[in-house]
Amino acid sequence: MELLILIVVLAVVVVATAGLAVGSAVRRRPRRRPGVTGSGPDLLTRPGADSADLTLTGPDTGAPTSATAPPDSGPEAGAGADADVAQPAAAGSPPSADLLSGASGGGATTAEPATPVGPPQQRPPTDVPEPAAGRLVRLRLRLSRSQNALGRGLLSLLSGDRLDEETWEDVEATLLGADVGVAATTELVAALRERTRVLGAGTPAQARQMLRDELLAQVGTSMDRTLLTAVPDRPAVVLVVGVNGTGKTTTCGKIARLLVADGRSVVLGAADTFRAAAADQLQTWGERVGARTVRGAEGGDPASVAFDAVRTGITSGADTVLIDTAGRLHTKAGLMDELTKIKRVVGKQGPVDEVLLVLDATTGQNAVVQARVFTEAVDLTGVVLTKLDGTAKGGIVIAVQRELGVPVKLIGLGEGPDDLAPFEPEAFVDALLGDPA
Ligand SMILES: Nc1nc2c(ncn2[C@@H]2O[C@H](COP(=O)(O)OP(=O)(O)OP(=O)(O)O)[C@@H](O)[C@H]2O)c(=O)[nH]1
Repeated sequence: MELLILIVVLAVVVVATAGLAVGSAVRRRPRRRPGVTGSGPDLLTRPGADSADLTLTGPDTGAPTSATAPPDSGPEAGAGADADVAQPAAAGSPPSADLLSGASGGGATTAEPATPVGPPQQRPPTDVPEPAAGRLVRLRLRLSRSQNALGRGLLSLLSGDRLDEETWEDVEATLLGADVGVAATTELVAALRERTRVLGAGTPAQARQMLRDELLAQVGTSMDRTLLTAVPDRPAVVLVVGVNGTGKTTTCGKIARLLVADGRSVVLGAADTFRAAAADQLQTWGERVGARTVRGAEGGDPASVAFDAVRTGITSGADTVLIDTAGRLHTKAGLMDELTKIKRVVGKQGPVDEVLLVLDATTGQNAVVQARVFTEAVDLTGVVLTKLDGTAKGGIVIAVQRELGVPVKLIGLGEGPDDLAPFEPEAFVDALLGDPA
């Protein structure tokens, strides 16, 4: 019995000793966090680690916030049936500057986003437009660089010793070559001949002044070139038309950018349902500047999208609705019918305040032909002449205005987002003439 008790005591002692040894071995082993291998510094939590910045601004981190508008029934042809409203990821209201009216004052100030959507870390960056003053100086310089060959050519002819028939023919050819058009060229040459009949062109400074006066008379200083983008109690509606590739979508984006920069809220209507890429392009502009985009299915009814864009503008209390239209259809008649219908359907909710025809200045007299066709379909209120940076033939401004009887309101001077300027007759003519010698 005593022997049995001794064996039990010994067994207990052996088991207890073994347990202590195992416990101390376990405590000495380093603890490993699940999923973490190695023992370097923790990059996810290190203060100032790059990963935090990437979360805020990286292109892949913020899911685009888009909402589908509730289906509705429009006035005709299923209007409003299938348009989507893509919310801007962030509506920035950066600088306040009267860019569209051509005022050259104002500077950029960065302000809080007007309608932030989603938590801050999901917000992609909203562009801040270039301040008005610097922008206009830069654009006037660009205009001058592309255009002053015309003025220099004319000045060298008029400043010559003799103003004979050959010189006048050269003046005429120079004006025609700059796309001024036959009627305006005839008038200009007649006016210049009359002024130089007795005394000649005078000094180079006098010749320059004479040419400036006559060109300015042709360009016109009395037309109202303001863009109607704000009206009381409802959004102003701007319809943008023109053939494909002239720069309609880009112009819509540039205008939206200027308006948002001026603190206004903008809705974009992607009524170019002919090409899905056109709607994508417009939506990208919208997201960049902080404007909603209303779009429909590819091949859907453009009038329906335009109708929904205006309604979205009304219900959201927007200041301006900009509607981009298709420039290419199977037939010219089809395109014109479509524009007429868009205008009619949109008109059921209120007037269309601006119908802007976008013309590509590099197409020369072709732009005049296009202008003629579009005036037959819709009453135009203004022209946007794009790509003036790409041609020395600025005389097209004069030809187009004569043809349409509506003013050039804006000019495009590049593909950049800030390359849109108000059309200023004096600055334009000065650009044609270049700096005084
Ligand atoms: N150099 C220059 N390029 C411009 C200007 N405006 C637009 N563009 C370019 O012209 C091309 C066509 O512009 P879009 O805005 O797509 O033309 P669109 O009229 O909407 O064309 P569709 O959608 O096919 O009807 C693009 O590459 C623009 O960047 C401008 O003022 N100067």
